[in-house]
Amino acid sequence: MEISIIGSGYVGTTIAACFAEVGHDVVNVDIDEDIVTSLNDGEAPIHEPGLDELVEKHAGDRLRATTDYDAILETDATFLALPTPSEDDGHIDLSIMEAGARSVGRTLADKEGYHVVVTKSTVVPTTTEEVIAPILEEESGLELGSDFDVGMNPEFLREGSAVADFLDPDKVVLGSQTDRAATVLRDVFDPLVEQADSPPVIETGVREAEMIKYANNAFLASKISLANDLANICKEYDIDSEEVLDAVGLDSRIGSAFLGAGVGWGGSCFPKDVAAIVAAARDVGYEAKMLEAAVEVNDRQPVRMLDILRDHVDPSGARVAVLGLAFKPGTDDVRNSRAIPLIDALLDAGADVVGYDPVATENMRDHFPDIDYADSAAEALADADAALVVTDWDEFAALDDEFDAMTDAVVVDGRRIVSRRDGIVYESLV
Ligand SMILES: NC(=O)C1=CN([C@@H]2O[C@H](COP(=O)(O)OP(=O)(O)OC[C@H]3O[C@@H](n4cnc5c(N)ncnc54)[C@H](O)[C@@H]3O)[C@@H](O)[C@H]2O)C=CC1
Ligand SMILES: O=C(O)[C@H]1O[C@H](OP(=O)(O)OP(=O)(O)OC[C@H]2O[C@@H](n3ccc(=O)[nH]c3=O)[C@H](O)[C@@H]2O)[C@H](O)[C@@H](O)[C@@H]1O
Repeated sequence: MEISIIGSGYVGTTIAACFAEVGHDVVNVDIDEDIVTSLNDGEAPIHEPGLDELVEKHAGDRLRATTDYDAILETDATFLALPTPSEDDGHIDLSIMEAGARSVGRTLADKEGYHVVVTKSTVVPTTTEEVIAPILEEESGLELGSDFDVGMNPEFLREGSAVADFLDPDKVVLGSQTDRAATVLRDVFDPLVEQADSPPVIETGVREAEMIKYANNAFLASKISLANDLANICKEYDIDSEEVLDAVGLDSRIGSAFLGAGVGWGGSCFPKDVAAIVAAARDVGYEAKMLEAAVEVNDRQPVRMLDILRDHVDPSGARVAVLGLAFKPGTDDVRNSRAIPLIDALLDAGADVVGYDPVATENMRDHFPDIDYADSAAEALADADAALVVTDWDEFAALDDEFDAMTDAVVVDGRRIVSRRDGIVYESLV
């Protein structure tokens, strides 16, 4: 099939390369010339394991990129993989999606034959039918339901394992309003489903597909917050939370994934998506209490971490090493990293902060240009009065003698990865 994808970021590039891998002809449309050039040169514009190889293999053949929206005219279906950030009050900001839909609509005015426009981005329920579809109709002059249809195909990949997640999904969700659109979506995904050992395919409505994505992310974020709430109780009783959560996770109704207690969830999606569905629910008259509590628990974890630090060290004037700046290991992404509220609070308290991360230092420099950055964990720890472990990078689990170079070896571990031993004042957050 001929597929066009609007937006070549984490999702757009990954799905383009993977669709090419399963046999489709794919064109990526992006407004960023550098991204387009990079893709056409066979280089992935983002770092994801396995992506470089796929882009190199298919670029110039089944995969190409352009800034010209006219490319979608030669395709059967267009996927919108554009950002859906948060407004200050948590509501979804649809301005980029609306601009993309306008450009697609204007282009489709010249389309001969049927076309399906599929929302890949995470959008609150009814967005595709009530925002995207009317823009497409207005700009193209075409009729929804006869000349073209809309669909919704939520994405569940994770940063750091995007290619593997997309090619071997737990499920595929195809939302459509008409049989004709459902058939096109099925044709797009059939080759992938076949090679992925037939994961469940959920054929559903458009707004149901939109809601499944939020329910998925809200559930995972809440599961972590619940683990954190329980782990905080364990801490007060001096009970080992890891033992408790490991045992709880063995119940097949619960499962051990995303029960990792610690300093909480960050990243480009959980925080914005939970905020967006809470705000959307409020707009339709529902107060999503559980999800609000999940956010509250998450916001409190960094505060608890500093309270524990204060039990041992007065942060004012103290040199504090922050180990881990990325929102999770395996990425240089610092968006909504838990290190951000921690560093903010440390600076407010008058601490002298030194940050270290194996790969995310340069990105964090944009947020905090004035703190010190070390080239290694050992350098960050040297002469520090305390260390906060924020990201669960494997290399932090291997630290040992490096703690001896600290002025006071006070270690507050937000991810439970450092080994306790004599000579370290070790405190786990949970
Ligand atoms: N990053 C992730 O791991 C996941 C993201 N999602 C969702 O997918 C959507 C896209 O997210 P990302 O890929 O992370 O975004 P991103 O920010 O990495 O990439 C977006 C791309 O769109 C391009 N763009 C912006 N305006 C454009 C326009 N008018 N026309 C053409 N291109 C334009 C940008 O230049 C950029 O390359 C969001 O709704 C996100 O919530 C869903 C699952 C996983
Ligand atoms: O919608 C999205 O964009 C994506 O959001 C998450 O993926 P991602 O943000 O890449 O990262 P995760 O691996 O889910 O981690 C998110 C945060 O939760 C934290 N986490 C994760 C697991 C855990 O047990 N404990 C925990 O604190 C991580 O440290 C990290 O800060 C979801 O896992 C994906 O399914 C989804 O597609």
